[in-house]
Amino acid sequence: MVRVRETIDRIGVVGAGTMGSGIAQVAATAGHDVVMRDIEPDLVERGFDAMTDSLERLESRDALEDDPDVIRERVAGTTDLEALAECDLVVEAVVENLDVKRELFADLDDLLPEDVVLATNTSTLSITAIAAATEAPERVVGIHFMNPVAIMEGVEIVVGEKTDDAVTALAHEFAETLEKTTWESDDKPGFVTNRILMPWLNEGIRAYDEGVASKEDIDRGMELGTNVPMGPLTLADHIGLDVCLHASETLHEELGDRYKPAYLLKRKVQAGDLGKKSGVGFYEYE
Ligand SMILES: NC(=O)c1ccc[n+]([C@@H]2O[C@H](COP(=O)([O-])OP(=O)(O)OC[C@H]3O[C@@H](n4cnc5c(N)ncnc54)[C@H](O)[C@@H]3O)[C@@H](O)[C@H]2O)c1
Repeated sequence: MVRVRETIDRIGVVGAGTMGSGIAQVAATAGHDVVMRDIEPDLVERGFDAMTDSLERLESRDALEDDPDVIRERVAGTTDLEALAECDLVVEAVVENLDVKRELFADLDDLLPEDVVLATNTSTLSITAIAAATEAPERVVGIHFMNPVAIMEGVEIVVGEKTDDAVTALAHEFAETLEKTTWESDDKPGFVTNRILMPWLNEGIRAYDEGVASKEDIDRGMELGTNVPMGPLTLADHIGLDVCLHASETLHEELGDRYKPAYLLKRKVQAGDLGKKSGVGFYEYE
């Protein structure tokens, strides 16, 4: 068993995008000091803006114990990787690209003492392949937060080929300190969630493209008929059609034809209709 730190105070978050800013926010809300790093100052600022918006929304619903300003002040923004050197645990949430993540993990491995756990928030990439870029793959684990991080209760802990049991246990404990509930997956493509979600989304898109029902009826049918909170076309729009396509392509490559992305998903992404974030996906947004 590797030795991991008993006390986890300071959290490093690499990437200040949708997920990184959310992870920094929930860690700070739980009382941790956080260092959030992106590659450009304006990207760090964008992360703080997203955090401020989310904290204000939570505050207006009386969902915060501390003042939003107090929570925000627990987070230090930086573009300097070395600023993470004093962290007790680091969560990576940079772009979903294996080469970028491997290069970053090699740098984190050099920078951080060996009792610091290095976690990745990847949705579909192999934890084992990311860990192999380090000298100590036993300290690398998947902590897969869901979007939006502040709202979603679940966190998937993903165990790589060489992840040590003490590291897996610490990942569960850390997520629980953020008031999340965890489950565990082996490091197989898509883990539990995306392996099952992506074919479901693609089948919803195909059903629409093949004229089985209107998009509204497909969504309503799945909501009322199977008790899910959002039908596949609405959920795909929320996730981002480009994100869905990228995840489906990775799974298709690893698991074969049953994961083939729907034709209409590709065409929508080619047309620049990426869902809620671009204003148009299967539906239109204000
Ligand atoms: N968006 C989702 O719904 C979702 C859900 C679960 C997991 N994920 C995973 O989380 C990760 C991040 O996704 P996102 O949606 O937040 O992406 P995003 O594009 O919003 O943010 C990624 C950020 O990483 C930054 N970045 C790139 N290289 C960097 C580096 N070397 N150091 C520091 N920052 C760097 C980019 O500048 C960008 O700000 C991906 O692995 C993704 O698969 C995403």
